[in-house]
Amino acid sequence: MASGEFPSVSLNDRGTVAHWAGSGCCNSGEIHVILGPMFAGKTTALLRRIKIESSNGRKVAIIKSSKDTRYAIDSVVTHDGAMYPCWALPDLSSFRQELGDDAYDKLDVIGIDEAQFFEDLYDFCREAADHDGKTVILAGLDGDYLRRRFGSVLDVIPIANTVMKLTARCQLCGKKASFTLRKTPETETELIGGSEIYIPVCRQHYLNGQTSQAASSYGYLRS
Ligand SMILES: Nc1ncnc2c1ncn2[C@@H]1O[C@H](COP(=O)(O)OP(=O)(O)O)[C@@H](O)[C@H]1O
Ligand SMILES: Cc1cn([C@H]2C[C@H](O)[C@@H](COP(=O)(O)O)O2)c(=O)[nH]c1=O
Repeated sequence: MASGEFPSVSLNDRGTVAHWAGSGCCNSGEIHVILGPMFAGKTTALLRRIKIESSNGRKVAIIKSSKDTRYAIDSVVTHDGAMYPCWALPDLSSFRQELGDDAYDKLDVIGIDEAQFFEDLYDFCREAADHDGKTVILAGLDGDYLRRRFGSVLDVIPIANTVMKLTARCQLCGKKASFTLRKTPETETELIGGSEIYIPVCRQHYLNGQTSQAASSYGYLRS
């Protein structure tokens, strides 16, 4: 199986193998989760999968959080400039209404980028896959800059068909990077930005970075 493809079989609720090839067999939906730190290629992977689904004749739509205004308002944009038109919404529950019932019913595949910003992620994914038979592919940060769970991305894992955690390159040594380090002193969880605020790092450089940040803020408080 080529990377970026999903397995073509899954177990049905009797434990036997049910084949699917994107044909909507048994109206069974699916959920696929793409995780990782910033700059790991999550949006790139999401776009690749959406384009494959679209070229297979399936009707697709992508949603991103309207909080993410970094590169474009109505497009999903990767850090290296690839773009795809999308619905920029404050929450997922407004998607069906914005799109209209008819268009929603005809949709086969829903992509969600910046999934960590949607509070209603779990309910939306479960309803779309279990009830409406949609294939949902979501990309998001599993952890924030302090490596705490981010939003409800991790809550979706028990209802997902597949989960993939990508890595970036550590900006400080070139090894695989699984974490995101914030370079600036802000402490709010949600802080929209790119390489001016964040770098991808390996475990060692994450720990070094946290230590040096703590030391500098201690120095700042004392001065
Ligand atoms: N430190 C970095 N700063 C800016 N761009 C980067 C950095 N590291 C990797 N990239 C670029 O970002 C691309 C991945 O972008 P994207 O798919 O938007 O990642 P993600 O959605 O995981 O943040 C990589 O293919 C690479 O070209
Ligand atoms: C680590 C971290 C990130 N964010 C923000 C910064 C960006 O706007 C997005 C992540 O975008 P990407 O497509 O994964 O590069 O999330 C945040 O708000 N808080 C954090 O701790």
